[in-house]
Amino acid sequence: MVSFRYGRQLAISIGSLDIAHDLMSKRGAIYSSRPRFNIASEMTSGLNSAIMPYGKQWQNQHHIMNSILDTSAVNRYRVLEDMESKQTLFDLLAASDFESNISRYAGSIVMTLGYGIRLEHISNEIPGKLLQINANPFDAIGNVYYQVVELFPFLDRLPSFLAPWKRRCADVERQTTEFHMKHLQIARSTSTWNWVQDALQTKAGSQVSSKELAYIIGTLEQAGFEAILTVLRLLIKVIVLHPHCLQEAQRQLDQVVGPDRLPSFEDLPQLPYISAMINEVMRWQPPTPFAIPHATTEDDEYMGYHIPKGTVIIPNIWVMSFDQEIFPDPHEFKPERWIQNSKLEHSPFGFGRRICSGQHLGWNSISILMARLMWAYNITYAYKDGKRIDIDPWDIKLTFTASSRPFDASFQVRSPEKQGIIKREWENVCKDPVQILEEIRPKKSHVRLGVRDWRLSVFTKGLWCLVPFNLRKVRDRRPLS
Ligand code: HEM
Repeated sequence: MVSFRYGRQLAISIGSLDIAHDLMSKRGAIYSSRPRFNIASEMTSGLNSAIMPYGKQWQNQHHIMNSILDTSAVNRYRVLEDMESKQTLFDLLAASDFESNISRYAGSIVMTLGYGIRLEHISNEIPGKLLQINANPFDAIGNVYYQVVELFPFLDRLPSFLAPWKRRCADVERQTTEFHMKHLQIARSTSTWNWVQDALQTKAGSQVSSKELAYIIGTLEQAGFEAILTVLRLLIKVIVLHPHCLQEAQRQLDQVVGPDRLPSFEDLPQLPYISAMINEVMRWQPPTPFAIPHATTEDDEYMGYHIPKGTVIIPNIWVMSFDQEIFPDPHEFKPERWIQNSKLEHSPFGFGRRICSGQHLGWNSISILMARLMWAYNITYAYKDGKRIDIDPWDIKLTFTASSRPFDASFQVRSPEKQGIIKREWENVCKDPVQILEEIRPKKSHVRLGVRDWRLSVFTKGLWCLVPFNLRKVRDRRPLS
């Protein structure tokens, strides 16, 4: 733990996984707020749940997000990931540019689920727009110029003509709101299932304003798209840099799946090397090296130290990931470490009540595409005019997140038979988003009846009377989230 001050603000950087869990998970009631992010918050109308302080509004938003991103919901999304990964394999047969294909994949998954808007072509402008609206608050959090306003909040009270950042914030806020509202209207106007429609069926979702709902789903689009894309890009980079990892993954894929069919979700538990690669890549170059800082809402005492209310807590995932004791040769990319020691732990998705809402969707979308890509393709350095195009492993853009800058790679299908399977699978899969979303729509027995059905409410209250009094007290003390 290292404490420091910037201006009058006390911050503690935590470089130990155990301490991070002790504070942010076990003492989640105190450590789950966010620091003040004036600029980023103004850019998002104060409605982006990822940077919102802990409180009723966050709990309400979190409730809506959880119901569409819990494991049972995410398992229903496999049908979409199946189709989108088949398109990506197919499109790569003809493409030299993998970046726009993985962007389309990540964007299409979140846009189809969120609004029923499928991105059929790599030329679709939505991935670019998502990157652009993400960059504004991310850059603001990481930008020194804006940090001055964060350090001296009185500056934010200056009139606009003396405070040029206010115009910028207003501009970004208008563009972001327009972007999210446009898609919200599209999602609302259809009878097909999507996240917006799902949220509107819940009590929490039906009570928020249109603008707030647009930001709840919009935040998922922004965060989900960029995180999935960043990890996929990073995996492709390490495959090129470490060809023996691809060979090992292919050895396992050939053994478990064989040459005659694509890997499926059911195969994934038998493919531990692929999980190990994903874990290792998120350890070696964490996509969010400092997670999103937390903040305390009460005074606390830990290991003899006084931690006052309002302290900024920075989970230093980067330091945790390079702990020599836990990860020997930490700078080496070694997926094997996760296989040799099945108890190895890290926390790329953050901590406690603020842990990433989209972790299951992210993991599934990444795993199935990577399993299929490595089954189908050899991925190597690209060449130009007979010369190898080198990749700098540490060429990353570090703002609030850390993402690899674009690089080249070459994809070669592993055999004519595999090429045939890729074409056949793509021809035969259902591509109609309406049909896919209808398949995803929760079946009657899954629908959360508790919402407005008074008969169910009377029934559950009746059952509640049967629970012994001392157990009821335990439930009443449980945190709200
Ligand atoms: C795939 C890799 C992903 C990684 C590595 C990742 C990482 C993280 C991290 C480190 C945090 C901060 C947690 C904390 O404050 O302790 C976070 C928050 C968040 N993530 Fe992710 N994420 C990923 C995917 C996704 C996806 C797919 C979605 C949405 C579909 C998503 C939505 C969010 C949201 C809404 C938050 C804010 C949670 C809150 O403040 O309550 N993430 N993520």
